[in-house]
Amino acid sequence: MTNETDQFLADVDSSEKGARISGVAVSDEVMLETHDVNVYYGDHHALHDTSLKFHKGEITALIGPSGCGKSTYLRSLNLMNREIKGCRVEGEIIYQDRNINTKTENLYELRKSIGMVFQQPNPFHKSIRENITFAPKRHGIKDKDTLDQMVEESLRGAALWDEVKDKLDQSAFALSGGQQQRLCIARTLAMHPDVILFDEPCSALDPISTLAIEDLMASIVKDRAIVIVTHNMEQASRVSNRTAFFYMGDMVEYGETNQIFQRPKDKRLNDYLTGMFS
Ligand SMILES: Nc1ncnc2c1ncn2[C@@H]1O[C@H](COP(=O)(O)OP(=O)(O)OP(=O)(O)O)[C@@H](O)[C@H]1O
Repeated sequence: MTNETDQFLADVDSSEKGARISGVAVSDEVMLETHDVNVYYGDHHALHDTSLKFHKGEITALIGPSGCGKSTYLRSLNLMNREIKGCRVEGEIIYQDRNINTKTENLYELRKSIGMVFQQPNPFHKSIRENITFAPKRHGIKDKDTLDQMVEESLRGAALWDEVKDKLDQSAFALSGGQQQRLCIARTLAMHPDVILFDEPCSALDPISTLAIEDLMASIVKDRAIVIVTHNMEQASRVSNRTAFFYMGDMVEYGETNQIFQRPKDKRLNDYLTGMFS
């Protein structure tokens, strides 16, 4: 790492990171929950009887070794697995007091409320501005002032406004990887989601961009629930309030992040945290 990076990390350590309330639960209000969710890819039973609750104002980390079902579970939360041929999701996913795991659920509307940010930044091949306005326009918003306001609010919310305000009509692909990821978060924020699902959002990013995304998550979680899949144990313990550990398709242990990392109950979790397998 460069001296500049070290300095940045030190600055973040002494300022923004201190503002994060991680490691412990902060809320009883449930935004989304699942009851006995099972996921099958054809005959392969990839996820077993998973029940979890996601709380307003909290970040929940999903951890576990490769192939244990973290992303499969995450994708079930906004019915994204429907896009995968041969994939079947059973069980209840409760959002706003109703089970959304039904054939009649309006996926387009649902994903406004339960947004998703992927591993690789995936901006549209459009300008920075159009990345934000694309979905609102499809929802019928045409007024230029309203759209301009949405662009500014979303980019400010994603801590990107100051960096891009003078080049809103340039291609999103002119941005760095970290900026593209923040643009994708801004695009999601424009829909005012109640829940945001993050699937390894920093794995393609450098340490500075990673910390920027972590700080961003902390700043936008207040009015919503965030769920993050991460392989990075330090990241999980830095950012999350609660953690769920998955192993071979089972959700094995769930609790406040401090308990999970400092006093794991299940031997498999303890072995995982001590690096006996990865
Ligand atoms: N599209 C798919 N088609 C068939 N099987 C799949 C598909 N996606 C995942 N699986 C299988 O489901 C199981 C769980 O995979 P999943 O990607 O959810 O695990 P993960 O914990 O997120 O892994 P990783 O950390 O490597 O991303 C694995 O056995 C995997 O091979």
